[in-house]
Amino acid sequence: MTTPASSAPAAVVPAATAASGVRQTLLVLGASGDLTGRLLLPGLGRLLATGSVPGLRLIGSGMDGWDDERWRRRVTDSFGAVGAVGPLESEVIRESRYVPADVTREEDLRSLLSCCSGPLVIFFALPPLVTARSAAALARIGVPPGTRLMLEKPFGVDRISARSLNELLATLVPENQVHRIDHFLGKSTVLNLLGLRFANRIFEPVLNSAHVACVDIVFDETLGLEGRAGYYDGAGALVDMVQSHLLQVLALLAMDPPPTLRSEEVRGRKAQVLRATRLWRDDPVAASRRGRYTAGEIDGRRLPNYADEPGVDPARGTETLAELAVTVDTWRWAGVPFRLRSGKAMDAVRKEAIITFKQPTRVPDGLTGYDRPDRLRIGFGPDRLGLDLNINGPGNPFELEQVNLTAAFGPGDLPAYGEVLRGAFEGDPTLSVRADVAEECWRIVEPVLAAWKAGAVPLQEYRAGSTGPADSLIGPVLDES
Ligand SMILES: NC(=O)C1=CN([C@@H]2O[C@H](COP(=O)(O)OP(=O)(O)OC[C@H]3O[C@@H](n4cnc5c(N)ncnc54)[C@H](OP(=O)(O)O)[C@@H]3O)[C@@H](O)[C@H]2O)C=CC1
Ligand SMILES: O=C1O[C@H](COP(=O)(O)O)[C@@H](O)[C@H](O)[C@H]1O
Repeated sequence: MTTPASSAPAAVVPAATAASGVRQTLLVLGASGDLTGRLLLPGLGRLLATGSVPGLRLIGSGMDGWDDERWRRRVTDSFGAVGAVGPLESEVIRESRYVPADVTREEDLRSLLSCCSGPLVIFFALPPLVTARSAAALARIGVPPGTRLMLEKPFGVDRISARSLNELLATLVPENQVHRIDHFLGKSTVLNLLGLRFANRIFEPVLNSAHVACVDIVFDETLGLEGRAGYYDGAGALVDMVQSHLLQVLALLAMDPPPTLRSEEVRGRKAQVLRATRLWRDDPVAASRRGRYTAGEIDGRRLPNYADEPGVDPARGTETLAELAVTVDTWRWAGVPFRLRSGKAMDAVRKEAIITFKQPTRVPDGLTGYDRPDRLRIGFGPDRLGLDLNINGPGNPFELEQVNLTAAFGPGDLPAYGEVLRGAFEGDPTLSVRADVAEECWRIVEPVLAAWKAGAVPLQEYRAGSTGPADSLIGPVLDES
């Protein structure tokens, strides 16, 4: 074990890889939760199926009184759902264990760590306050040398707690062993942004304030709360999605070209963008909207009022839809609004970044029908690229018509959680969030959280299965499409 918090961090031990053949342990804290079952285990299953993690011991832990059998069933179902049914995966399942524990208690953590062997990866699939308390308890007892920590978003619950957590983690392991997870960074479409932007001559010269009218990043889901009140009701849409995932997408869309894709270059460029990001007109009231769904129906599924969902405390006023307008105050982007939105229980899945270009300087007299701007669309599900252009339509050659050119992005080998797990198993931080960036993202949203807490922005209601509140920052623009 490393010595506890006050002493120097552990020496870096190389990550176990296929090449080293060392058998490592993945310890999942929060093993009975939604994230583990729905995203983490399927991602792990697919990663194992590639054969690049030859020996893995999997230990799940949570407060529920589960036993090994129940946990193995969960792992089997999750692996099976993604076709991860080979001998390697079966062996991992057969040998996996479930250890009930309150992961904020030192004694429980000690006995958990005693079940682990080889290089250790600890995945905190926990609500943020529980993660912080668990990390503090670990800092008191120490972890084996070389341990890598994977921490879910939201990282902390505000800027101060994010900084404290960073400081605490620095006493536990070196920074290159801390993987702050944002699974949007593992989505291949998001990564494809880099290829689209920097491996083509035609886009990059026009991605700036001279040519771009606005950038919208939208992640609307048809999912509702899905039984996650324990975490979600304390977070809400702004913290759950915008403060983390959507700001990461913004950083990739707005960053300057890195000379290489080495982690320090990419992470450095992203950090520059986020340091320059401020609320639109520095006005948290005008720059934000919030809403909460009421009862409704989506694809034949009836959703209750969010406020009536089990575990929800209506007095908290948790939003299920958040919108934010920011500006990236750099030479390239100053004055261009970036509008971010994420909503639950919406009428349709809408997951895309849309770059809307300014009008041409002058459309010649005699060409008619120009009424919509050009747009570049990057879809995050379905994963596709779209370009809306004005061309001469059929019939009258002087009449313009908008056409949509589309191309599918090639699917990645792995789902997002497979990608981020691979990063941690191989000790590559490219897809994880740097310590300062985790704090910077809180700096951007904190004035909005304060304005909402003070009641300065009304909590609007929208029916589940609708397009969201009428008073949207970005709705009308999207509706034109
Ligand atoms: N679900 C998702 O789609 C995604 C979630 N995330 C992130 O993952 C994290 C967890 O979210 P999610 O899985 O949805 O939340 P859940 O509420 O479904 O799961 C949280 C888990 O933590 C466990 N837990 C809470 N306190 C303790 C404790 N003291 N000791 C041991 N276990 C404890 C809970 O056990 P019990 O139920 O027994 O209390 C539960 O298994 C959040 O930070 C979220 O942002 C990130 C991406 C996607
Ligand atoms: O982090 C989260 O992401 C999911 C959406 O991600 P996806 O990969 O499942 O599309 C969101 O539903 C959840 O609320 C949030 O915690």
